[in-house]
Amino acid sequence: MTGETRVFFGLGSNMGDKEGTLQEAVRLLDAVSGIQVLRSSSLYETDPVGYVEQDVFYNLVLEADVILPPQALLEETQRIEQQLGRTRDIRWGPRTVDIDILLYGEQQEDTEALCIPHPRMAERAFVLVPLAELVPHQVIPMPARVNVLIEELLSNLEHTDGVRRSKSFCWK
Ligand SMILES: Nc1ncnc2c1ncn2[C@@H]1O[C@H](COP(=O)(O)OP(=O)(O)OP(=O)(O)O)[C@@H](O)[C@H]1O
Ligand SMILES: Nc1nc2c(c(=O)[nH]1)N=C(CO)CN2
Repeated sequence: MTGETRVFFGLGSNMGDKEGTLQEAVRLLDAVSGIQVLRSSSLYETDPVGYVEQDVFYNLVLEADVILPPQALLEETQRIEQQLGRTRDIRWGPRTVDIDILLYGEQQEDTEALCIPHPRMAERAFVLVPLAELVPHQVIPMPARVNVLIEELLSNLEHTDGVRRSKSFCWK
């Protein structure tokens, strides 16, 4: 692809066949014209954050090259969430699959429909641990703050023990 932007996605699942659904989600993302998945982090088993009365999650982070603009990319990720049976019932509640756009190159977006970098990623160990596995030395453009390294954000977290590496993640 030419004119591509390096994008990082955060994926999570805590209903049904979690690993199988994540594999399908990655395959569907890679099948979109304009998205080329390059690498995946390991698969992590993670304790639920926010709404805690729910099953443990599987989380991972993907690195991809993308030629779609951010809004069109969000439409694709939401279409895949729908296709895999995602419903929106409880905020931060159980889901077959969640696909967040964490980083889109160095670009920042700040609308309700799309906020990049993802507004809650800096406080989420289930995002930072797998992201740091891929690109610990990458800088994140943070609104109203100096740019910061992913490994620094991770070292600022009080706890990461709710995020446990399960195994390598094979999706091809
Ligand atoms: N970077 C982003 N990636 C994905 N969705 C985003 C992003 N920024 C804003 N949104 C918006 O957030 C809305 C809610 O998304 P969703 O239902 O997946 O939230 P959630 O997964 O429950 O919570 P959280 O946003 O804290 O992860 C989406 O409809 C989307 O328009
Ligand atoms: N462990 C974990 N907890 C969560 C997750 C998630 O992916 N993993 N997603 C949420 C909403 O996006 C809320 N809480």
